[in-house]
Amino acid sequence: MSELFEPLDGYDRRLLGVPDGTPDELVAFNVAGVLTAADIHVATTVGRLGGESSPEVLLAVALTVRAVRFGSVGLDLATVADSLEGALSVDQRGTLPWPDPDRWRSVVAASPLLRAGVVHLDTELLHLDRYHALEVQVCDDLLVRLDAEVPAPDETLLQAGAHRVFPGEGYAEQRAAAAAAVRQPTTVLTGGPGTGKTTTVAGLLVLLREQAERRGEELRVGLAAPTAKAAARLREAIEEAADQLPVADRDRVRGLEATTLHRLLGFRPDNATRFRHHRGNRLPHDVVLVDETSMMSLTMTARLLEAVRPDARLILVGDPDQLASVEAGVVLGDLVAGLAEHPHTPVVGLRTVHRYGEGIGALARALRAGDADEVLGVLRAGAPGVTFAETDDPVPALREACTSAALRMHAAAEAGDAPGALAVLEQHRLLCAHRDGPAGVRHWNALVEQWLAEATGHHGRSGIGRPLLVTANDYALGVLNGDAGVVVATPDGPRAFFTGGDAFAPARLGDVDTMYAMTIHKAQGSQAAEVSVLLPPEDSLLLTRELFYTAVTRAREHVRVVGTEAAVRAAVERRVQRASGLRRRLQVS
Ligand SMILES: Nc1ncnc2c1ncn2[C@@H]1O[C@H](COP(=O)(O)OP(=O)(O)OP(=O)(O)O)[C@@H](O)[C@H]1O
Repeated sequence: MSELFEPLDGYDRRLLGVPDGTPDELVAFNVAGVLTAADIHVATTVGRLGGESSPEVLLAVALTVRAVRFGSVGLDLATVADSLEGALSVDQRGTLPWPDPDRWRSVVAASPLLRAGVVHLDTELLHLDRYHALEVQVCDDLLVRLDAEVPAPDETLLQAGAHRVFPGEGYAEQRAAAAAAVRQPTTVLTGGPGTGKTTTVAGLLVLLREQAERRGEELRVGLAAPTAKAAARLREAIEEAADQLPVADRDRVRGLEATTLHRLLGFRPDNATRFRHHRGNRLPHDVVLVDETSMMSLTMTARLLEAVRPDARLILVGDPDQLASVEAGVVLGDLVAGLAEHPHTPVVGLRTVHRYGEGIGALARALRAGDADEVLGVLRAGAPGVTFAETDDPVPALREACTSAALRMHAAAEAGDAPGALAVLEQHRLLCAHRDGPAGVRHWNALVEQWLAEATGHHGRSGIGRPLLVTANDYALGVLNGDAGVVVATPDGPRAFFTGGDAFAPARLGDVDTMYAMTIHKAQGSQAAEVSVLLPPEDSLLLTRELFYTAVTRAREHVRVVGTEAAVRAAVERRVQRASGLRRRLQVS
């Protein structure tokens, strides 16, 4: 998503829908591609209903509506001009009629819209009522949970269990984290990739189940993640982690199902943001554990917190340095920063990396620290697991890796070897920041298709060997947004095979893309052995530290970064800017 829109032509609906009589100030922001007609429409309607006609206030409301579209929960009147001017083209800079920040704040503070509760001005941000209410609710529910009493564990049993499940010095960090989570009602378990979060979760579930057994109770466990793909991965990862546990403990975690947050909370076809479980009809589980919570929006967090029983344990797991949710909020980051100093802080961090060779781990660390020189140093050092193709011409750097993976997939698919073709999907992945343009997924999918055609001599479009990415849930077929598959030759004709064994005639699949390349956003929550990251030019506004970090950490064994020094520096230095009041609200409460 780019910060601004460029009107397609004079008939673009983002321009034409601006209501008659709109103040010139707002029209100027519309023509510059900052405010869409829809943003302005909401602001002028709210103004008309609430008795407000000041252009400055209407501008603030329209920019707040816009901010939510870009993932912020509210609008910072003091900084919005600076941050948006940076997104404008050079000839547009300095031409927009920004109000003076101090005057703006006082005009907004005196607005009848505030008195009417349509908007709120606190924690330095202007909030629409809906997001203000969500933020206050999340803060209140969390703070109540932090002070809640849970049955004290049997400490002797806990100590013995923790040393059995997490033996020796090598597991000390995880042992302490799991023991803390058994003692407290709410835990936020954070750590980068390979820091042993899943191992900790599996061991923690063993400890909780053992405690429940001692009390003669059943333990109902609900496992969830924000996306179907992440939920499937959580289930698999816990099964794998179970294999490492002492034999007698394995059955305590085996066979657990994981689901999406939407399904856990009880999806309602009549309402996209309300669920069957809520404050008046709580979830039945004694333990609710949510993975990949960096992707959890403010709205889902509010719905989750109101649905979990006050006496149930809530465990939120994630990596706060990754990209945040597609929808508004930066909840995990806010929880970590906002609750770090709380006397009953639920935040437990894992820092030791257990999986990676030094290369990827060092790169991830340098990125987290935001040290561009260090990032470049690691990239150029040629450490095992890291390759840097320092170039502004990515084709030679990527052609070999992409073509060889595509050829292997094609050969397996032609031979009818579905598991072999699917395995190639897990071996190499090309990640792009953009969908469109020369550094975008569409362009690179087409390029790889062309290279494959040149290499095989098959210019026909049989589709055999085409990797697929499902882009929308199809509950009838049982394929979910983010599922990956390959078209394989079978005696009955081409069939699209997915991990898990499902196979369909390709024509039955509705929303699918080719997946030689995929966006970094789509790749969040999945990994491959080797990942090639194509950095866009340094002036791309999508290029941020969070995006780069998320891309690099998708690699299990080898990451290849393709781009210029300027692009690497821009990526490290540009942060995702999301205004949110939750962090501050938690700090001052
Ligand atoms: N204390 C430890 N000592 C040695 N190896 C460990 C330890 N903890 C975990 N591992 C191993 O390190 C690898 C990564 O662990 P795990 O999958 O639990 O990490 P993770 O944080 O969940 O990773 P990701 O988020 O990337 O899935 C696994 O192979 C696991 O068996």
